[in-house]
This record gives sequence, C-alpha cells and structure tokens, in this order.
Amino acid sequence: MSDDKLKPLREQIDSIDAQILELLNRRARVAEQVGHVKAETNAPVFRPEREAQVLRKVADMNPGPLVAADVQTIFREIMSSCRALERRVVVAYLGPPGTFSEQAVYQQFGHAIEGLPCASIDEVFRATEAGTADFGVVPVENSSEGAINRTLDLLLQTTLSISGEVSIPVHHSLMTKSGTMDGIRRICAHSQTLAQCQVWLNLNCPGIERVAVASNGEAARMAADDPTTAAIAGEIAGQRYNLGVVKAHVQDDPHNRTRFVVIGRLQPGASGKDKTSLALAVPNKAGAVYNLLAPLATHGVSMTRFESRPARTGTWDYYFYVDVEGHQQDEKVDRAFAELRQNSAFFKILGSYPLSLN
Ligand SMILES: O=C(O)C(=O)C[C@]1(C(=O)O)C=C[C@@H](O)C=C1
Repeated sequence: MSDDKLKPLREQIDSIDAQILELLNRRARVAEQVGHVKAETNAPVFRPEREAQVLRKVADMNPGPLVAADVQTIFREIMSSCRALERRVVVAYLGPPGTFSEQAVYQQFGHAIEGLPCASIDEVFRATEAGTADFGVVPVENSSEGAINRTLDLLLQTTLSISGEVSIPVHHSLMTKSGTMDGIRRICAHSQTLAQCQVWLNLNCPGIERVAVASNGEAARMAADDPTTAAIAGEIAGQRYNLGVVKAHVQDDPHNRTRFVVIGRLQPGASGKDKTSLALAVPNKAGAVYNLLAPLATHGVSMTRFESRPARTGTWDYYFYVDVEGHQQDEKVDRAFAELRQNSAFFKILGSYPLSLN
C-alpha cells in the first residue's frame, strides 16, 4: 500500500538526483579548467580563503529545510572532490588513523585527500617542512586542558605558516575488546585525554593503573591486542579496532573541544572574516606587556586570545601567543603590527587565515 505512495516520490528523487549529478559534473569540469590555469602559473591548488567564502555563501543563501551546517558539510565534500581533480593534497596529522586529528583533517579538507598519519606532532611539522605533505594538522588548544605546549614551541621555530583552524567536539569513550571491564588491569590514552577524564576516572575506576601513550588511536590499537587493557578514545578509533564501548562520554566537560591549526607553506589571502596568530616576547621590565599590546587598542584591533609560555632559551622570560581579528594585509592590522614589532624583543607572525565556521 505505502509503496504505491512512495513510488512517485521516489521517481521525483531519481529525477532530481540526475540533475544534481549533471550539475556536479559541470562544476567539476570548471574546476578542472581552474586547475589548468593554476598549473600554468604554478598557483596553489588549495585556496582556503576561497573555500571559506563559498561555505559562508551557501550557508547565507540556504533556504532550508536542510540546516546550514549540513549544507556546508555537503559543499565541503564537493569542493574536496573538485580540488582532487586539480591535485590531491597530502595532509599530515597525528596518527594513527581514527584519532580526532584525522577527523579535524576531514573537517577542513573533506575526504578527497591523501592523509599521512605521523607518530608525533614533531613528525607532522617535519613531514610538512620536508614537503612530504602539503599541509599538516596539529592540535593547539583544548577547552578543558589548555594549550598543547609542544605545538606552541614548534610554531616558534618553524618556517611554515598557519593557514587555517578547525575546532571539533571531543567526546571520549572507555572501550575494551570485550565491551566490559572484566579482567582490565590498565587504562591507556594520551596524557591530555587522561587529564580530560580524571574526575570520572577517580570516581569510577579508582584502583586501575592509568598509562599515558603516544595517542588515543595507539591506545585503541593496544586494547584490541590485549584483553587486560582498556582504551579511552573517540568512538571512531574504537570502531576501527573493533572495540566495545564500556561507557560513552567519560570526559569531565561535556562541551570539551579541541582546536587544531593547519600548517603549510601557503599564506592565504584575506577571506573577509580572518584571524591572525602572532608570537611575541618582551624584555622583562615593569609595564612591558601593557606597552606591548597598546598598539592593538590604538588601532582598533580586537585580541581574541592571549596565552603565555615560559621561554626556555634563558634570553626572555615568556613568549606570548596572541590571536587578533583580521588579516595581516588589513590596513589597521598592518599598522598595529608595525608598532608591536618595535616594542618586541621577538616578533613572529604565525599566519593569517579564515575564521573557522564553528
Ligand atoms: O576557486 C578555485 O581556486 C578552485 O580551485 C575551485 C575550488 C572549488 O571547488 O570551488 C577548489 C579548490 C580550491 O581550494 C578552491 C575552490
């Protein structure tokens, strides 16, 4: 009975799908032409500022009933596939596959890329600096645990620039091979993850040893090999290694998020809604930090993040990591930076890039 009613509706869907398919391939052929123009001038294939503009535009134009975020997900994949016709970009990230870093890669680049899982954050920087990867994606801060210090240290030294940011919700699950805690003697996860779950673990698993390992993906792999080991990781990592969920959402903060940055040789142009990251240091004397930041206020540039990190060179006391609204090519940002540079003992623009969509 209901099939009789479904049939004409499905015929409509089939006809619309045929039109979508035709349009998608028309779009892809234009992207191929863009690829030829870029190849003639050796221009970069991935243009994050253009992709950000397209994603903002489709969200603004979206009449519904599809929700804007879903429309953006669809268009991100369309652009990813079109981009892959020009060239498939290689993106290094903290592996193994199944980590939140891999999710961040797909959220930024879509799925039509070649992922390069690396054993450490250092390795992601090295692979990108060496040109083995076009881009790297590294975690920079977590909403519960704060800065990822290794990334901050490496950003100071690298010749690469930040060309994008991605923020993703981080929900951790306790998982084992059997899906129960029977016979479990240790719980493995990355040290940041253990810290993000410590209240829950103290309450629920007080007597079980906690072991920090290189990544949550590695913890999941270990749990798959050993029935006495439990892993805390994202459920995608658990699925990859066939683990059973003992308890979902064991992170202490239900709104836990991690922000990642994209690093590479590319320096994106302005997209209209951008952010610039800086690293600075001042001589250790009274009022120095206040004076350092005064030019931002003078030129009306908003600071969205301020982070300090002890300098380990012995030359200065602290490095400051500052994010401001705007692109370094914006006139007021450029003027403020010229003054900041004069007040600083160390001044490095880490990169200007489009604001993340979430
Ligand atoms: O506009 C471009 O430069 C393109 O290459 C096209 C396109 C797209 O599919 O819209 C693909 C890749 C770029 O990163 C940006 C946009």
